[in-house]
Amino acid sequence: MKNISILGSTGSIGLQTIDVVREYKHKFNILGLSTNQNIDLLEKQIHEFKPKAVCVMKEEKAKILKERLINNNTKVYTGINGLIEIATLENLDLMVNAVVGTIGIQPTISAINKQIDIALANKETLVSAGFLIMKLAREKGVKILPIDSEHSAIFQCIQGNQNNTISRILLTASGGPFRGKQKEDIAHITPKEALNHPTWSMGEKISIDSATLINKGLEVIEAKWLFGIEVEKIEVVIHPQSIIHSAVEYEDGAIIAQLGEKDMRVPIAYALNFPYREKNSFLKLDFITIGKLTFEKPDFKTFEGLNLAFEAIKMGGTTPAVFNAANEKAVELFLSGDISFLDIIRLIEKTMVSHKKIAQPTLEDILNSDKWAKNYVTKLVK
Ligand SMILES: NC(=O)C1=CN([C@@H]2O[C@H](COP(=O)(O)OP(=O)(O)OC[C@H]3O[C@@H](n4cnc5c(N)ncnc54)[C@H](OP(=O)(O)O)[C@@H]3O)[C@@H](O)[C@H]2O)C=CC1
Ligand SMILES: CC(=O)[C@@H](O)[C@H](O)COP(=O)(O)O
Ligand SMILES: [Mn+2]
Repeated sequence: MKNISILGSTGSIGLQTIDVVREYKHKFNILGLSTNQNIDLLEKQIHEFKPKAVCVMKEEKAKILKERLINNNTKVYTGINGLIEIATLENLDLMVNAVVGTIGIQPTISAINKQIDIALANKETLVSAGFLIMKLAREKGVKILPIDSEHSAIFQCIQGNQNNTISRILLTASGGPFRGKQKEDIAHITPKEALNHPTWSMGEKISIDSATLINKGLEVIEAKWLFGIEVEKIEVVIHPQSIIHSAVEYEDGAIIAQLGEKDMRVPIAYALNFPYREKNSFLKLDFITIGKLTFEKPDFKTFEGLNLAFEAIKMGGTTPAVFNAANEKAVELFLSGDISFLDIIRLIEKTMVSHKKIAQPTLEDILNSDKWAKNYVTKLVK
C-alpha cells in the first residue's frame, strides 16, 4: 500500500487522481486531501476515503466543515500551514500536487524536505521556483514525477535512455481554441469562448493558458527544470489532435514519442505507479479511427505570450516567477470580466518590463516577486 495525499482533490486533476485511486484500490491509501473552498465535494471524499486529515484553504469554509464533521476522526486544517500539513503527513509516501498556482510552492518544498516523493501537476510551482525545487529534490533524493501530459510523455520517452544525449524535445501543443486566428479575430472573445478547449477538459486557469498559448510557455520552462535541458533544444510543435503527447529526439536522429488517448488518468496512473505500468480499464487508442496526425508551426505573432515565456526563462532569476505571477493575476481578471483577452499579454509584458530582476533568488525572493507581480497587475488595471 502506498500512502498518498492529494492537494487540490476537488479540481480537475484532483478528481482524476481520485479516479485512479479507485481503479487501483488495493494499491493506494489516501491520508490527506485538500480544497480551496469546495467543502461539499471534500466532505463526500472524506466519507469515501476516510483520510487522517484535510485542509480547506478558506478559513470560514474550514469552520463549517469542522462543525459538519463533529463525530468524525478526520482532522481539518486551514490556510497555507494546513496545506503544508497535508503535504507532509506522517508515513506519507507520495504527495500529489494538483493545486493551481504558486500556492503549491511551499507545500512542495516542505514535502521534499521530509523526503516525500512528489507527483506534480502544478506547473506554476516549477516555473516560478524550478531551480530551487530541483536542486533540493536532488539533495534529498526525492523523485519529482511529472503529471502534466507532455512532461509525463517526455519522462516516459527517456526511461532506459538516461545515458544518451537528448538533441531535441518536441513539445506538442493543441493550438488551443483560437488556432489559425489572427490578433483582430481574438481581441473581443469572451471567457466562455476561451474556456472551450478543443481537445481537453480542464480547470479554468489552464484552459485560458492554453487559449493564449501561455500554457506551452509555462511547459517549456517546466521541461527545462524537470529534464535539465536548455530551452534552445525545446521545440514547440502544434499538433491539433493531441494524440502525440510529446517526443524526444536523440543524437542518432531517432525520435521516441508517447501516444495515447486524451485522458489525464494515464499520466496520473504512471506517476502513482512509477516505475511500473499497471493494467487499467481506461479507453485505449485506435490508430485506424484517428486516421491522420498533423503538425504545424506555432504562430508567435498572434500568440505573443509564448515569446514572453522564452524571454522570461532566458532572463532567468526572478523573471519566470514574475511572468507566471502576472499571468495568474491577469487570467483571474479576464475570467471576472475586468480585462480583455489580449490585455493578458499586455499586462504580463508591462510587469516584466518594470520588474527589477534578482539573479540568484532565494525562496523568499521568489515569493516576494510573485506577490509584487500580482499586486502590480492589479494596480495597472485599477
Ligand atoms: N486539468 C488538467 O487536465 C491539467 C492540469 N495541469 C495543472 O494542474 C494544476 C491543477 O489544474 P486543474 O486541476 O485543472 O485546476 P482546478 O482549478 O480544476 O483545480 C484546482 C484545485 O486546487 C484548489 N485550489 C485552487 N486555488 C487554491 C488556493 N489558493 N489554495 C489552495 N487550493 C486551491 C481547488 O479547490 P476548489 O475546488 O475549491 O476550487 C482545486 O481543488 C494546474 O497547475 C494545471 O496547470 C496540468 C496538466 C493538465
Ligand atoms: C492535458 C495537458 O497536459 C494540458 O497542459 C494540455 O497540454 C493543454 O493543451 P494545450 O496543448 O492546448 O496547451
Ligand atoms: Mn500539458
